[in-house]
Amino acid sequence: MTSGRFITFEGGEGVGKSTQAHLLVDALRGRGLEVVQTREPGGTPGAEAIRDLLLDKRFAWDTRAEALLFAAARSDHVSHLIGPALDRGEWVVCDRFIDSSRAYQAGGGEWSDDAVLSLHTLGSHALMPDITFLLQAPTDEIAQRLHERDGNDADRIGGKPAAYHARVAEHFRQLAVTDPERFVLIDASGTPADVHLRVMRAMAPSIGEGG
Ligand SMILES: Nc1ncnc2c1ncn2[C@@H]1O[C@H](COP(=O)(O)OP(=O)(O)OP(=O)(O)O)[C@@H](O)[C@H]1O
Ligand SMILES: Cc1cn([C@H]2C[C@H](O)[C@@H](COP(=O)(O)O)O2)c(=O)[nH]c1=O
Repeated sequence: MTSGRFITFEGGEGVGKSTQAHLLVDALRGRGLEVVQTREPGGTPGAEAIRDLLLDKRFAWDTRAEALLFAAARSDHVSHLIGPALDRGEWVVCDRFIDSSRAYQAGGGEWSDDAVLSLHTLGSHALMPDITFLLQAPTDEIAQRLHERDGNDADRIGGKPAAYHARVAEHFRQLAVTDPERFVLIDASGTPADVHLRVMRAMAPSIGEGG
C-alpha cells in the first residue's frame, strides 16, 4: 500500500480552511485514495467535548489553560484517529493542527513556541504534518465572509481583539518562513474554485501529477 500523507490547513478565522479541506478531500477521494477528514480542536468524541469547553464564552480560560486543553484534545485526536489512519497508510486532511497552537497560544498569547512544542512532544509524540497549507487573504475580504457566515456571533477565541488576531497572523507568517519545506502559502482570495486550483497545483507532485 502506498503511504498516506498528513495534510493540514492553517490560517486565521474564516479564511476558508474548512471549505478548502472539503474540496481537497473530494479531489483525493476522486483519485481513489482513502482519506480521513478531520478538524481541530475536535475529531474524536473526547476532543470535540474539549472543543465545546474551549470555545464557550462562559469560561475565561487564559492562554496557559487554553494551551493545555488544546494539547489534551490533540493528544486524544492523534491517539485515536490521526495516528491509526496514518498507520493504515491512509491520507489525513485536518482543518488546523499544532501550528494553530503555535500561532494562537504562543504568538497571540503568552507561551513561547518551545513551550507549545514541548506540550506537543509530551501529548502527541511531536507528530508533524507532511504538508501545511497556510491560507492568507486580505482582512476586508475575510471580514465580509465572516459577517455573512456568523453575523456578530464570534466564538470565545474568534471574538478576541483585532490586535490578538494580528499577532496570530504574524506568527503564522513567521512559522512559514522558518519551515518552507512543509508550509505552502496559498492566496485564499477569489472564489473557492480559484483557491482550490492553487491548492491542487501545489499538491501535484504528491499525487503523481507533477509536470
Ligand atoms: N473563496 C471564498 N470566497 C468566498 N467565500 C468563501 C470562500 N471560501 C470560504 N468562503 C465562505 O466563507 C466562510 C468561511 O469559510 P470557512 O468556514 O471555510 O473558513 P474557515 O477558515 O474554516 O473558518 P474558521 O476559522 O471559522 O473555522 C464560509 O461561509 C464559506 O462558505
Ligand atoms: C486547533 C487550535 C484552534 N485554536 C482556535 C482557532 C479558532 O479560533 C478556534 C477553532 O475554531 P474553528 O472555527 O474551528 O477555526 O480555536 C487555537 O487557539 N489553538 C489551536 O491549537
